[in-house]
Amino acid sequence: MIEVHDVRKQFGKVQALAGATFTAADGQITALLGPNGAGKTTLLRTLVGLLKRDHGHIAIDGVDPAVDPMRVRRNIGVLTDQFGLYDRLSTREYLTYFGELNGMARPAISTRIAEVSELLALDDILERRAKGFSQGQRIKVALARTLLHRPRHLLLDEPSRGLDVMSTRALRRALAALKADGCCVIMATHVMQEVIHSCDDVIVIAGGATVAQGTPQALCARTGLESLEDAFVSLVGTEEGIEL
Ligand SMILES: Nc1ncnc2c1ncn2[C@@H]1O[C@H](COP(=O)(O)OP(=O)(O)OP(=O)(O)O)[C@@H](O)[C@H]1O
Repeated sequence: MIEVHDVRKQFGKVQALAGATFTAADGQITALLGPNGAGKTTLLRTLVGLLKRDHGHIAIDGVDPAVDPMRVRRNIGVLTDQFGLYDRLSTREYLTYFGELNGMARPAISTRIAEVSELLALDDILERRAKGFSQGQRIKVALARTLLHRPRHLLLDEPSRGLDVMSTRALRRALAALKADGCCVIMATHVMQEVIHSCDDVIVIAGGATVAQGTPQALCARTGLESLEDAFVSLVGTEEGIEL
């Protein structure tokens, strides 16, 4: 479980987070929805201890990432906008390297590579070097790395960007498997279809603060609107940040 209370973060004069408060439960996919510049990426980076918050409280299964970032990172997988692939390594070599960094034994790594490869349909690029990979292929390999050590928590920053229909389906399958496994997943996205299809709970963030949290149905009911897209626009007061 991820608990966040009144988290604030300032970069110079920019107040990137101005009171983010929410809880993300285990066994659920929680969407983080907000217009451009709302503070989603800053929030995800703060959750994993990559950024130091100025104020507020964060607990990942009871552990504060500012106090014990290494313990938090052992149990968390993070997909950011920096995929960090190595051009000279094949997908298998890359995943093996990260498995070893996470303390996994070679046989366990091989088994797990086969599993994530099937889940994300990586077969055709497993033995290829990353140089020349398309955007979608890069995201899939980065996502495979994120899932490899079976983290209990996952933070995904726009995982569906650049994915074709087959890869989007592979992502959905992966999310459903993680959910069934009891993982706590937070997914920042602009894509309403992904929220409607995959997410149980939605956090709406604007101006660095949480403006609402609830199921897509609860957010529609709260705003008296029929579609999640209309509810989102009503809650944040702008159409910016939506992809259908
Ligand atoms: N390192 C930084 N230095 C200065 N300002 C920053 C930094 N990182 C983020 N910001 C600012 O903080 C605010 C929140 O940015 P953030 O990237 O968290 O938003 P976001 O919701 O992820 O946006 P998007 O949907 O466009 O990716 C923005 O105004 C951004 O310009």
